[in-house]
Amino acid sequence: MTLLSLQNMQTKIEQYSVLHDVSFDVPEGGVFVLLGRNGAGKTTTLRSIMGLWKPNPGSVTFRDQDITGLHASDIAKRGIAFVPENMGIFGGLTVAENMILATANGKFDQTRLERIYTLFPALKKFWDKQAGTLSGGQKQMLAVSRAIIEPRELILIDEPTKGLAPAIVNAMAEAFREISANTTILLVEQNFEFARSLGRDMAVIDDGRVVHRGTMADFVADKPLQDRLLSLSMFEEEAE
Ligand SMILES: Nc1ncnc2c1ncn2[C@@H]1O[C@H](COP(=O)(O)OP(=O)(O)OP(=O)(O)O)[C@@H](O)[C@H]1O
Repeated sequence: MTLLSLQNMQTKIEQYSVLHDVSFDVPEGGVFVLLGRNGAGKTTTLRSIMGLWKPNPGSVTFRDQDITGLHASDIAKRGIAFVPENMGIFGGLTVAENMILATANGKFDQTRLERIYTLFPALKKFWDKQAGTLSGGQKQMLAVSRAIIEPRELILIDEPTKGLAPAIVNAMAEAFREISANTTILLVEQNFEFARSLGRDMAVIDDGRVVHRGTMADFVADKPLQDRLLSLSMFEEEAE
């Protein structure tokens, strides 16, 4: 069943046309991956879904209801959370305070909190520590935890592994697998290894247009297609 549907979304930022034609369907359950080169329009797509940019024309449909152009807080109330690339946490507040601010009424659902402690034990350990003093990986864990402290149906996550050490990336993959058993994740990633280990369905965006849609398994099997759309082998050569 389709959870989120984007139809011919076009988004301008000031006078610049950034998205020219973005259409794809995110099925309910699991991880849907949105790939693309730097500047392709991935973040703009997430922000357009979340009501932070207004697509025009084009539509965003969530559970068969048109949510195009609604205010971000109304979209959040419908069960969509956004973890931006800069994580959106408050560095001067403690982990606990950051979490409290992410609740709907200032109270924790104890069962959800226990689940978060199990997913990310570091957060329990550093509960009273200032969020700004956490490591990059711990900050990302806090950002994801803030998104799931209330019941959600869909979480939009923008490049969560950027700058993280491989061991933390593995822990993050494990946590995302767990979370996606109950909550659909729309993941924007540049780390192809991470993305392919999680994604079931995927799309590629290039210059503000969706240029490929399909299953991750088919995409992984098609090296020339990956090369053409993401220039992956170029990165591999650079890394050698
Ligand atoms: N606030 C803004 N004002 C003007 N142009 C912007 C703004 N934000 C993004 N853009 C432009 O829109 C295009 C798409 O940006 P976007 O951040 O969506 O790409 P992205 O695929 O997420 O890239 P990255 O992987 O580098 O984060 C880029 O050319 C970018 O320069």
